[in-house]
Amino acid sequence: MTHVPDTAVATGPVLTVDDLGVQVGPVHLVQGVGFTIGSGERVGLIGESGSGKSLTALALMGLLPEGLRASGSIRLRGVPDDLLGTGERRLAKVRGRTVSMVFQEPMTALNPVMRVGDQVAEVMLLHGTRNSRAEAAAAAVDLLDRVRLPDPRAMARAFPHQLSGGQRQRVMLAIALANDPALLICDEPTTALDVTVQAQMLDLIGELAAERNTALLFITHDLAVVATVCQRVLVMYGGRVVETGDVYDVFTTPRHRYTEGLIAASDLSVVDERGRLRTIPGAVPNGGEFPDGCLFRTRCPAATTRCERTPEWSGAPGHGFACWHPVGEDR
Ligand SMILES: Nc1ncnc2c1ncn2[C@@H]1O[C@H](COP(=O)(O)OP(=O)(O)OP(=O)(O)O)[C@@H](O)[C@H]1O
Repeated sequence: MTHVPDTAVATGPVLTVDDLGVQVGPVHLVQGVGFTIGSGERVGLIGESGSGKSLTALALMGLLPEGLRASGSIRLRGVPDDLLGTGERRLAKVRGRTVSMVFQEPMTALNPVMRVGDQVAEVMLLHGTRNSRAEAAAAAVDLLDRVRLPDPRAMARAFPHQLSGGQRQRVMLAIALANDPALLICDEPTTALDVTVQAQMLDLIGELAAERNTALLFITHDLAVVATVCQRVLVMYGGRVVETGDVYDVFTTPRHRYTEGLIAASDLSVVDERGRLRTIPGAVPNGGEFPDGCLFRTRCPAATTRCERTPEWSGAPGHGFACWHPVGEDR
């Protein structure tokens, strides 16, 4: 299986990813990933740590670390060339304009010695969406207001270290939305924040995306976040998409044994006989140390010898999975 079929979206996809792979030397860290995101659609990408979520996002942004190589195809609506194979100069024109990203730790992405307002204004000037410095500065204050920062004029003059973690993350969101991108990628944008700030930030992302019809790819290992923000979900394990579908369908009737395990592990009401939270047995292997066939088989309660072969993609067009012994089917 190299391509994951997906639901076509009437307006035509904003993002079309086909057979995406990421390799370090001979080791496949991401493999055969394919999906589309429609205009204004909000898609969650979930999986345990090490399942390949961040590498997928970085490949989409053309920001893979040195030594890692991407293959396959990544197409954005309105961009004539495949992003894979596009040179850095042209990619820089797409990044921050058609697609932008909010990372987990804003302090590393913000310039510590530049005023916040100037950083927001700069991305607009860089991409020519505002004509003058004065226009960009006014638009920056406006954006800081839209991400609900208090006293946006004063905020614009502040340096990042003068802001709280939650405020810095709002600034990152303002920068990401400055040029009204068609697609916003969020990689664990609220993980470092405390719970109440986290909830406000999620509401804000959802609201602003809906207001501007911005498509969202939302990466998290928190299933509750996906249920709040997203309409559709992709489940990754071992660098592959193992299940995809409507959030409600996947969370209420998961078919892949891995998804079933993730859901059980995230349900705080489920404890085992010793009163411990249930977790998926075993740990995610390191890249290159997965078994042949179904990558999950060494941790799967339903595995048989059949699982030594790579599972074919099956299910309905809107809800697909790659499992030989799906939940609800007798072995
Ligand atoms: N620069 C790199 N060189 C080699 N291996 C890497 C590199 N970056 C990531 N990996 C490996 O690739 C796999 C996928 O990593 P990735 O960061 O995409 O996972 P993730 O699902 O985003 O996890 P997390 O939730 O912890 O961010 C892991 O096995 C990781 O160790």
